[in-house]
Formats: sequence, structure tokens, C-alpha cells
Amino acid sequence: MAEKTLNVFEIAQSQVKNACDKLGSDPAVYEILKNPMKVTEVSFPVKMDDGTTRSFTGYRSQHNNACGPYKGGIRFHPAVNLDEVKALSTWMTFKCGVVGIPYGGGKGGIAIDPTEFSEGELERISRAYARAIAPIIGEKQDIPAPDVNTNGKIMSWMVDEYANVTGEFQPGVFTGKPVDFYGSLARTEATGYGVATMAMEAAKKLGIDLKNVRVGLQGCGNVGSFAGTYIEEFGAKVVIVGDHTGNIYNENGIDMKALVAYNMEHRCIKGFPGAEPTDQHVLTADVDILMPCALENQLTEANANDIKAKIICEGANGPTTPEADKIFFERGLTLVPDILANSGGVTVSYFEWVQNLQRYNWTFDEVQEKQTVLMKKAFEEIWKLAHEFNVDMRTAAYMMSIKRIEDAMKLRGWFTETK
Ligand SMILES: NC(=O)C1=CN([C@@H]2O[C@H](COP(=O)(O)OP(=O)(O)OC[C@H]3O[C@@H](n4cnc5c(N)ncnc54)[C@H](O)[C@@H]3O)[C@@H](O)[C@H]2O)C=CC1
Ligand SMILES: O=C(O)CCC(=O)C(=O)O
Repeated sequence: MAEKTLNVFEIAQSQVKNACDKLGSDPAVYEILKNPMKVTEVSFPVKMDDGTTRSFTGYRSQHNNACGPYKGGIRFHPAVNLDEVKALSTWMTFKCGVVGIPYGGGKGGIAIDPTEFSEGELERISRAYARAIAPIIGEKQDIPAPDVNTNGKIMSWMVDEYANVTGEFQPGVFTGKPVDFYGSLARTEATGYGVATMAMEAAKKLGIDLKNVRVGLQGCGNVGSFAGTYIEEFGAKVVIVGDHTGNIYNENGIDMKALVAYNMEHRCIKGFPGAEPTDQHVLTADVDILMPCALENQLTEANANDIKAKIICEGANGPTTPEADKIFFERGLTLVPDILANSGGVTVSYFEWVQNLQRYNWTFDEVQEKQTVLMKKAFEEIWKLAHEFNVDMRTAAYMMSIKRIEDAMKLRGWFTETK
């Protein structure tokens, strides 16, 4: 049967609506949260190495800032479009609410394939985008960070360009920077570490010993590489990994550190000598835990009944459609939703920002310990709420988050209760 809806922004809106209905929120709450507060589209020219000039289109969606400045990554990917950044910014608002950090949600992107450009071209594109969005961002206004295909080096160029434009050096205007340039220790690892930690918490709840567990991992980028490395460190075996070039399998467990090193060098997992290529797709493989850490709309009505994992822990944003969510809930699978499972990235971005504002650095262990405490607390609260209301963990996570945002909006006088 064909999917009813795969528009990610409509999916995000339906998730918010569903939780508002379950909470019995005032109608004003969904009315405010259903759309981003501001969406900016920019077009900017960049000189290419061959002397020609190309125009690029970029976006920044600022969903809601009731709890603090907008916060969220910048994506460079050919599939970036307005609806995608709107959805991603919506998810950011609720992600920050889940861990209770003082931010709202934002997200930006440019529809490019960065591998088509030289390093110099990529730097000029990044700087031009930073100049174009400079009027709407700032340390206290909107704080971007890395997402798919962006990294600390790109954040450093953007901090520099922002300083050129505004005349003010504000390192806290972007997070996810290199440790040698105002970045935080444990930020690079943060998202994947958090995903592995949440998978471990879910396993504990189900009485599953990680020592006997087989893991499937989709994506071996920033999130997937650390999710895989940490779950292996926690005792599990990553037996199958998939990326944009295919799937690889090793019954005895893939050596994650070796795979990550290979992927760093080759930008893909294909050809990794420590595993065999396989036609088996990672998503439907015979595993206990599945960690989708690539892109949206991977687990759908079309494959939901074929998923073998007992635990799905979402490293990616939006990998599961609402139709698949329903099937997983009916099948009794445990799904740790993106806004909880991958909240480690923005949590440590928040710690980076705090360190930047204080011009003071914390140790790796201090940062990771603070992340662990916040995420485990959120997991416990959401687990409890899900069981209390007999809803899936995604609905419970939205319910918890919406309550916090609703309270802030009410206190700020954005609406008056009518019921
Ligand atoms: N980097 C971060 O801190 C955070 C990232 N996320 C989300 O995690 C996901 C991954 O982000 P990153 O690891 O940062 O990106 P990345 O660019 O470092 O890695 C992306 C990975 O996805 C794989 N991929 C791309 N297309 C694919 C396809 N069609 N099939 C299978 N694999 C495919 C790539 O091969 C690569 O391994 C995204 O949804 C992102 O929004 C969420 C929270 C924070
Ligand atoms: O680190 C951040 O501020 C944002 C990370 C992000 O874009 C995400 O969680 O999806």
C-alpha cells in the first residue's frame, strides 16, 4: 500500500497535534506551534574556481523561541527544501523541551551536494550563507550548529564571517566548533553517545543484557559512528551497517573503531575489509536493536512489519513515519524517538554555548556526565508518562515537551486559556 503522507513538515505537525490532543491543551497551543514563527529564504552569489558565478538558495526556519533563542543545525544536502527545514526546526523546539534546555527550535540548510565543490568553493558558499542569515542570528537570538554534511570547520568559517559582518566576535553564535576554536570537549561524540545511552536504557527496561545483543546501524557519519562505537563499548555487537553506498555484515561483530577510521578516509563504508557486502538491508536485518542514524522517512508503512528489532533508537531526525509508528506500537516494539534519542547533540551544544559565554572550559568527563544526567532523567520521565497514558514514547516525549513550552508561552502572555 502507498504511504499516505511523506511530507516531513506535515508529519511534524501531526506529531504535535496528536500530543496536544492527548494532553487536552488549550487550542491556542497547537495554533501557535503548528507553524514556524519565521522562515527566511536567501539567495546568494558565489564565485566558483573556474571564474563563473553561481547563485545558491539557503533557508533558516525559526520555529519557536518561547523558552529561549532558536537553536538547531545547518544541513548541506541536495534534498534540502523549505518543508524539510520547517519540519527539522519544529522537531528542534520539542527536542530542547524534552531535555529542558533554555532554547527554542531552528534549522537551516542549503540544497547542495558538498562533494561537488572544492574546499575553497565550500568555504565561500558557507561564508556567503552566514552573511545572508547574519541579520537574524546571534548568541542571544538564534544559534546554528552542524547537521548533515556540515562540521566544525564550516562552523569556524561562519563564526569568522559573522564577526566580519557585525564587527563583533561572538564565538557562541555557532556551536559544534572544533575544540581548538571555542568548541566543547565531548560535543563531537555527544549525539552518538546519547543514542547509544538511550538504547542501553531501553534495553535495561526490557531486561535485555547488552552482552547478547545484535545491533543494526544505518549511517556512519557523525551520529552513526559514535552511536556504533559506544554501543559496542557498552557490550553489544554491531553486526550490520548501511550507508548511501550499501550494507556490510559481519556475524562476529564489526570493529566499529576500524570502520569509523575507514569511513573517515573513504567517505563511505563500501569496501571495508572487516565485513562482507550484503544484499540484506540494514533496516530489516535480524537484530535486537536498530539505530537509524541517516535521514528521514526510512521506517515506513512499507517496511514496518518487516523490522525484526525489539528496540529502535532514532539517531536521525524523523526516520519513522506516523504510519510506521502506529504499527510499531501495535507490535509492542520499543521506539526511543529522535527528540529524546538524539538530543545529546543539542544538549552539549548548549554546554558549549554556556562555556563560550563564560569564557571557561569544562573537562570531557564533566561535559559527558552532565549530558548523561539530563538524558537519563528525560528517558525516565518519558518512559513513565508513556506507560501512564498508554501511548508510545514519541507521543509521551511530545507531551512532556509541549507542557514546558506551553507554560513558557502562557507566562509570557502569548495566549490566555479559554478552557
Ligand atoms: N550531527 C549532529 O549532532 C546531529 C545530527 N542529527 C541527525 O542525525 C542524522 C545524521 O546526521 P550526521 O551524522 O550529522 O550526518 P553525516 O553527514 O555526518 O552522516 C550522514 C550519514 O548518512 C548516510 N546516508 C546518507 N544517505 C543515505 C541513504 N540514502 N541511505 C543510507 N544511509 C545514508 C551517509 O552515508 C552518512 O553515513 C540526520 O538526520 C541529522 O539531522 C540529529 C541530532 C544531532
Ligand atoms: O547542536 C545543535 O545545536 C543542533 C543539533 C541539531 O541540529 C539536531 O539536534 O538536529
